[in-house]
Amino acid sequence: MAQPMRFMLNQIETESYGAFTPQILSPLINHAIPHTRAQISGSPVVAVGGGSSGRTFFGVNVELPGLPLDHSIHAEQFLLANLALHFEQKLECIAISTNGYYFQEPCGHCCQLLHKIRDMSDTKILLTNPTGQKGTYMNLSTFLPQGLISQANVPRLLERNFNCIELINHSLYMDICSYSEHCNHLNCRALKAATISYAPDSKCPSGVALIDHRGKVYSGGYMESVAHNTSLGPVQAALVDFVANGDGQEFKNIVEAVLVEKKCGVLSQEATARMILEKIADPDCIFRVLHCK
Ligand SMILES: O=c1ccn([C@H]2C[C@H](O)[C@@H](CO)O2)c(=O)[nH]1
Ligand SMILES: [Zn+2]
Repeated sequence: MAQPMRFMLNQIETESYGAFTPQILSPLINHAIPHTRAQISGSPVVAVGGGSSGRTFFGVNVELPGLPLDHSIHAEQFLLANLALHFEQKLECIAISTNGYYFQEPCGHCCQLLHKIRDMSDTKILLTNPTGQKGTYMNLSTFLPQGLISQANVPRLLERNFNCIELINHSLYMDICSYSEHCNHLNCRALKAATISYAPDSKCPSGVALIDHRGKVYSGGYMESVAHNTSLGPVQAALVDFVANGDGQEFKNIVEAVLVEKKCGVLSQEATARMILEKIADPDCIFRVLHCK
């Protein structure tokens, strides 16, 4: 049984660890490796990020049992969704490792997604020589010197962003609270996740909320990449919350899910969300879609 894992360390804990070096990160990464879910590829990956608030965040790769690997959550994507869960807007440094010894750059897909964060070109990426432990830092711009960015005047990924959406037939959903920060209703959490999701190009925000058999709720919002195929879907974003805060439970313990998205958007997450949940959640999992405008 893996030791319990905390996917966020507060500022005091972060300071007590000290500098962002391979030697200091190595035991933290080794602690996180059993929490990766890489049963298909057999390749665990851990990402660690130092947020500008002084907190440390972790990401692990998550493969979805029985589904093609392109539905997997990369450790870097997990890290980004984890930052979003904690309203962290910027990264000072990032490190990615499969073994706590060798530190590598983010994959090409994730470079594109990371590039969506403001000032990401100043973020230090920790790297080691494959045969040694000596760390060096490089900037994202080394790997992506002139990466594509969408329009200049839209918020960047992780920035406070508020999609003005409203449920259609609002009155039918008795348990939609007028906007509440801490409400734990499944519908409200999915709506809130969609409200703060990131869809600058498609303008199709979406959010998913999941509930486990004990009644705990998890949620996450869509994160659109400029290289669109590498976007993080709303189910995956909610699964990040489930893996980070669900005490290591299996996906089979998910018993109900709600997706909020536009009724007539240029894209829909519904079919993909249904397909993923049918594969990984409780076979009797209830899946509902609430449409917004
Ligand atoms: O930068 C990378 C590259 C791959 N993976 C994951 C995806 C898959 O689960 C496994 C094998 O590719 O590693 C990451 O998490 N980050
Ligand atoms: Zn990646």
